[in-house]
Amino acid sequence: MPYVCADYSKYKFVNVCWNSENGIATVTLKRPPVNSLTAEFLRELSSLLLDLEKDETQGLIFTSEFDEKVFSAGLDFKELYRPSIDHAKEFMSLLHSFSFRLSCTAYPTVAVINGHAPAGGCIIPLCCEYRIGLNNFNIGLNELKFGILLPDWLSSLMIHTIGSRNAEQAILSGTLFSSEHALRIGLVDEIAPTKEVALEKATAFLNKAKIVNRSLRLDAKLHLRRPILQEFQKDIENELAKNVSLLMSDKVQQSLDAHIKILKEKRGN
Ligand SMILES: CCCCC/C=C\C/C=C\CC/C=C/CC(=O)SCCNC(=O)CCNC(=O)[C@H](O)C(C)(C)COP(=O)(O)OP(=O)(O)OC[C@H]1O[C@@H](n2cnc3c(N)ncnc32)[C@H](O)[C@@H]1OP(=O)(O)O
Repeated sequence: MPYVCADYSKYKFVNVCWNSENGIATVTLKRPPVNSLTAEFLRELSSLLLDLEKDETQGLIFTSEFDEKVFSAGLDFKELYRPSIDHAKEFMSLLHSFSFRLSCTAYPTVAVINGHAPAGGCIIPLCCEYRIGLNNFNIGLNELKFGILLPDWLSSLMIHTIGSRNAEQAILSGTLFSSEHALRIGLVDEIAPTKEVALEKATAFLNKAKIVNRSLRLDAKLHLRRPILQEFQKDIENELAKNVSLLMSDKVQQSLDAHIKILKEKRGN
């Protein structure tokens, strides 16, 4: 059985619960108020994946502390509004490297999506091998509605998950899907009535993975995911520069400004 070496209590934005009997780590995202992705959060998540790898984790479950509300609200609007060029570069690089790392972990991965997962909030679930949703949430890549062209690796993850035809329709229409609709198109693999049931289902998926030889399984995973991994590795410098200039563009910055105002008005502040 794996021996836990890392000090998981050092992490600020996640709670890691290690099951020493089965080697499964349940990682609860807890960056208030809505688990939006900042550079600091991404740095922490990347470092966590390395710790889990070193500890020979047998399986990883992601879920959110903000149960029945939000899994992740995507990229952090506030941090990405008028960032310095250095920060924009660092952010895009961290988003890319974390997503790549999560897409090719040696251990199997599941997302228990217990709340909304719009736009960048859908990235963690898409990088995972299996997705279990709860009812009454929205999930999808609606970036085109913000004037954001998806990086190729992200489109590729969506194609891998729901097939080219569904991905084309979903991305071009910028749809956020209800849980039931997400199940129909394969964006989630199962729906569970409660988080507890979802966690049981996630454990059952991870236990099935154990039957297979670990290194053989990793070879097969990397082979099956090759088209995605190639997109991640293709012309990285150019891809990151493209995303940075998109983020810094007037159009995207104006869109961020508008969304921040909408959220403020919603809260009446
Ligand atoms: C963003 C520019 C990217 C440029 C890209 C360039 C290249 C491409 C690279 C990557 C591709 C991937 C791109 C992804 C883009 C994104 O992810 S943009 C973010 C999209 N997310 C959303 O539109 C979600 C917006 N939020 C909501 O709909 C709701 O908040 C919610 C999540 C459904 C929760 O609703 P609820 O009623 O519970 O809470 P509130 O709305 O009252 O919010 C509470 C609190 O949280 C703050 N907040 C919400 N979302 C964000 C966010 N994304 N970033 C930062 N902060 C957020 C909100 O302002 C409230 O704050 P408070 O008033 O201070 O309490």
